[in-house]
Amino acid sequence: MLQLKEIYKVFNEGSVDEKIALNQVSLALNEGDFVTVIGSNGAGKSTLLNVIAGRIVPDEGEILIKKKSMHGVREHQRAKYIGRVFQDPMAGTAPTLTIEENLAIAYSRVHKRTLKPGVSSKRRLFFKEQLELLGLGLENRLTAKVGLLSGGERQALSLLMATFTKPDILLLDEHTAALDPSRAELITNLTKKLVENGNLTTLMITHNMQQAVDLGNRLIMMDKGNIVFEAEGEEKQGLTVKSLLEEFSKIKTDSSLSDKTLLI
Ligand SMILES: Nc1ncnc2c1ncn2[C@@H]1O[C@H](COP(=O)(O)OP(=O)(O)OP(=O)(O)O)[C@@H](O)[C@H]1O
Repeated sequence: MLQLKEIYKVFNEGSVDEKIALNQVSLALNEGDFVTVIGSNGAGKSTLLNVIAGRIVPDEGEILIKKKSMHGVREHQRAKYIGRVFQDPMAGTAPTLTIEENLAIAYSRVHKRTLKPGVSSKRRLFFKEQLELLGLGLENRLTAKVGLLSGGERQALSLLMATFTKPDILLLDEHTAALDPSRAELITNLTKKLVENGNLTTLMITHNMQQAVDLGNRLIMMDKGNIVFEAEGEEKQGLTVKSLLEEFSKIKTDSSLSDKTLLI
């Protein structure tokens, strides 16, 4: 479904601030793979998601989605293949528009736009059914402005908007990190449900090691622009927070890094 071939990205090349964010990273995801991505600050995790989304153009390497090269395909053109949720609950939705208007925009990114204004009753019913999956009662607030929703509700809506069109790739960039623990747990559970229901091919960055262990069928650990540890299948299922920290300490050569850089 997704192939990254020797992706290389350097920032500020030739200056004192030079940073190799991705150092010949290769990764292949099959349909339905759910990969949790962990690593210390500055390891290259967000850059990895940004090159897949087309927000950052790699210096070298190739990205293929469903065997189609993404070379020259810009971020807005990739939106029909990719759903994305950011850390900031404010980032994924338009606050001055209503819940159904936000859903309609997400829907039109993938499906043909209709010339009819507003939301048809058939489409409204579909939106209501989708909102019911969240279990937050938002299906009864279709015409409420999104700016009035709580952070957790907004993030749930962002997650729904990123997934209900069944994108080929779902990118989750620390999407529970800005929420209080109970809301974070709600969004974590919803993520599991929506990804499993849609069999979505997913990459999820998290600093929460328990979440990285609990979710997904694969895990990658990044450090200094490289994938330094990978687990899948039974090995992934057998991982614990303790064993991950042990893996991390094996690759950790920089004494300034502590386990806290991986943990919330
Ligand atoms: N636009 C940019 N300009 C210059 N340097 C950048 C830019 N984006 C990222 N970097 C640098 O590239 C490296 C990788 O950054 P990236 O944001 O991918 O790390 P990360 O693993 O997501 O970190 P964190 O967990 O702190 O969010 C870092 O050293 C960062 O400072």
